[in-house]
Amino acid sequence: MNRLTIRRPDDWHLHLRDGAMMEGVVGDTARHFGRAIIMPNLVPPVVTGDDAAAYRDRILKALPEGSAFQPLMTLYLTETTDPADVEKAFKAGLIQAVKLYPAGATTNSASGVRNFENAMPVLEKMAETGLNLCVHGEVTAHDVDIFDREAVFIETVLEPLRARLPELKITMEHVTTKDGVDYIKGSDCNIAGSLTTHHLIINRNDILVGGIHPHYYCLPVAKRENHRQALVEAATSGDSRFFLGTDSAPHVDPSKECGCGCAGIYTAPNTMSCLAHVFENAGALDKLERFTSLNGPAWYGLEPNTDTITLVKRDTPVAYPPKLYTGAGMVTLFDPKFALFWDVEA
Ligand SMILES: NC(=O)N[C@@H](CC(=O)O)C(=O)O
Ligand SMILES: [Zn+2]
Ligand SMILES: [Zn+2]
Repeated sequence: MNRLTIRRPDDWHLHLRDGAMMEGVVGDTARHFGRAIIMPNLVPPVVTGDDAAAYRDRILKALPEGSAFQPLMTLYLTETTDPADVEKAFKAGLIQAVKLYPAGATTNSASGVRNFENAMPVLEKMAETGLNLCVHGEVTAHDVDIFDREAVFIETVLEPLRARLPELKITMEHVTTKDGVDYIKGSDCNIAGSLTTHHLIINRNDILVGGIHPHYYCLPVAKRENHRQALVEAATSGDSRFFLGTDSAPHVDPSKECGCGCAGIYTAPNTMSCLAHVFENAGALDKLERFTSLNGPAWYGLEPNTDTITLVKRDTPVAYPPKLYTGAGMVTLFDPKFALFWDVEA
């Protein structure tokens, strides 16, 4: 097969940042994707309904002329978030989810939750109203190894929370482990998982072998190869509980290539090319549309996009510029380390 037309995809986990960076990157997502769940981890974070409305307006203003791209907004959960404000924003159709960052777990998560008891009133309100909780699922305790933090989160935070609030709908974002995949598969309702493009392609060797490779560093950190294989199996299985959330997370090169490099990988421009390659290799091109365009909207209670995109397999590799020049600085594009022949037809 060398041509594939699918419903226009959506991205269920995206970092657009703000200001000059946002203006530089938003077009890369809007080119291929109909909608995206926009992460609220700005500095300062998007905490209130008013913050989300203002941020959404800035994104819409930065879109290329004629773009129909829709940003789906989220609120950053803090220990002082007001349940009434969250409910109001949800009922007004302004937000699609609330995002839980354990404090200190990842980029710009300092305002996140330390004591879950303090977040319970908001979580109870969300369970009652059917508003989705998106989670960065890693514990932060110093004595828990970074490669175990997702599995320990499932056991010590996620499972107790779900036992306490079974009605709460939870998206486990950027699942990186077989433990995460198995946990979702073994649950009968109210939990789904998003998978990133890069975690379907890299394992921890890509970060650490032959020198330290900061452009493959993200959180949750890529794990062993058997975990990557479990993620590919989940993505290509057609199971409706798994869908694309690229976690495309641009940082300027000086923030990545330094003594304490930021976590985050920029994948927006070549995600669809990478995914077509991964799905073709798995003999599952026929499942790509479910993963990128159908499972996500079904989980979030939305209709799939009505228009389509066409992927074409070229005879020669598609050349993506290795770096994007934004007003904020240079951003390095994810390099899958294999040639990409699949292209999105303009
Ligand atoms: N994924 C990352 O490594 N980084 C994200 C934050 C996040 O999604 O955890 C970022 O904002 O840069
Ligand atoms: Zn995260
Ligand atoms: Zn993210």
